[in-house]
Amino acid sequence: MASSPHSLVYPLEATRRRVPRVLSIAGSDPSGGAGIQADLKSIAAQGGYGMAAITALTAQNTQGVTGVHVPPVDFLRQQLEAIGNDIEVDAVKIGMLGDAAVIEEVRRWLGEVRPAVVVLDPVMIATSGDRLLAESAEAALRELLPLADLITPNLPELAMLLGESEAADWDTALAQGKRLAAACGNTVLVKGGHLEGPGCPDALVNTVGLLSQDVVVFPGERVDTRNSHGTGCSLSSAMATAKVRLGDWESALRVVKPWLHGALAESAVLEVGKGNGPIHHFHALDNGLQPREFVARLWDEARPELDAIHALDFIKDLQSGALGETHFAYYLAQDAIYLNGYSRVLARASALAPSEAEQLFWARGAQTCLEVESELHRNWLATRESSNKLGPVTKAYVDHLVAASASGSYAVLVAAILPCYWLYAEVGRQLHDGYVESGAPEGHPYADWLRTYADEAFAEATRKAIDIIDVAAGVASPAEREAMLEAFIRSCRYETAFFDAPRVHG
Ligand SMILES: Nc1ncnc2c1ncn2[C@@H]1O[C@H](COP(=O)(O)OP(=O)(O)OP(=O)(O)O)[C@@H](O)[C@H]1O
Ligand SMILES: Cc1ncc(CO)c(N)n1
Repeated sequence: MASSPHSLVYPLEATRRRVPRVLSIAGSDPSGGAGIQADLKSIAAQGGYGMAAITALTAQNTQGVTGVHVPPVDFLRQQLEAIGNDIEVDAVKIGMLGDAAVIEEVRRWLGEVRPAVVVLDPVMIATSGDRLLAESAEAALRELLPLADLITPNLPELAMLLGESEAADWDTALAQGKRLAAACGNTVLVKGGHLEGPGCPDALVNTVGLLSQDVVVFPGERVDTRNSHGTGCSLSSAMATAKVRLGDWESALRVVKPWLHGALAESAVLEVGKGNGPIHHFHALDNGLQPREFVARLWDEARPELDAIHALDFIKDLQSGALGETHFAYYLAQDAIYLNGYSRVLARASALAPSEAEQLFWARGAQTCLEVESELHRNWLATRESSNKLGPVTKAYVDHLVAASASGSYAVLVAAILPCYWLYAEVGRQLHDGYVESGAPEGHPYADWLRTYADEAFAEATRKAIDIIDVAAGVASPAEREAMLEAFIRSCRYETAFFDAPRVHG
């Protein structure tokens, strides 16, 4: 049998769009939680391109609606024509309509320009109890229902559209959903937001076979929050967007429901208003890290290493002056070798840096390392007996840093780099403080060396490096952050081993 391209099991022509162009025809909520403001955020959060034709202006906040202004309906027509004359609309979400004239205009528009996906949220009364649709327009709204593909009433709206009383339990709600779907010939999203109890289910209901079953239930946990302002608006516009991307309502709700759950669960961070606050549409962009939180975690890891360093004979003897000259010379020689490798690693960080300021910071660090290396040779090693052979700890430490610089992750590299600044600065500060507290004795054999630790420029560079790592962690993925932590801890251990190396290998 000859096969025509139309009989392909998998249609090759693109029926889905990567970035759906989604129009919201709805009212404005200046407080940003509901209406077109919520729609635009939801559409964007679902990967769409949002547009908005405004039916009505409300004056409202998280506590209630204080005013509604419906502009002349001609101007709604002008907005819709401006969009229609220029832009292809993949999906439309219809929200607050205000009055019968607006409904009539939208009905006319739907007859002319029928986007492939039409979601109707039959907004009548706001969460606060304020009317958003004139009572006289309820019949007109009922007549608009069959023009939608998906209707998303809450329980009071569902009851009102059917002329029944509000469902008090889920089974009654589903039965009502079936009656509405049968009457309108489309799919109804029955929402459990207004139910009592720990669960918050939703269901897709369609009795004419457009779903895998008449009723597809999506169970869900109820989030314990009063920040539910605009959940209905957000759900309907997210569904319109996800339908275009994913192809069917079930797939769309499978993605949208967990997203909405997260937006409710994370709503407290927004701190918007005194009443029923908005949901956090972009919660997935927020990694939950407060400024300084990541570096505080790093410091928790570094603290035991700092204690271990201060317990080393090398450090105690350097402080007291009892340190053997051979061990000091071994340390200086290894430090010079280390600084050369470290400089190259800093240069790599400079090359990977996301901004010119950070590029310059690491480049300056790389230069300073070479200057200090040269200074060590000129002033400290020239007069001492020491080997310039690469020691095992120095090699392992530099190898670790080079591996981090080859990881491809700037964040991981700078986390590996940090302990050499941070631990060294802390050890140096304590050694210098100890020296000053003991009266800065001129006769101390390491007085000149201990004085080098009082370098404010190095302390300042350390603070800057810590800031850079904190910001890098803020934009890193969870897996990358774990790798940062691991690279940091490893470098801390090498810092300790480095101070102990003169005793073990010197
Ligand atoms: N506390 C909650 N926890 C989890 N999901 C919720 C909660 N409240 C509402 N939802 C979900 O939010 C969506 C909207 O449900 P709801 O029945 O509250 O609609 P609505 O009354 O139209 O919303 P709005 O508050 O914007 O008027 C549904 O998917 C519902 O399951
Ligand atoms: C503009 C507008 N549309 C819809 C709702 C329903 O939440 C609201 N509160 N405000």
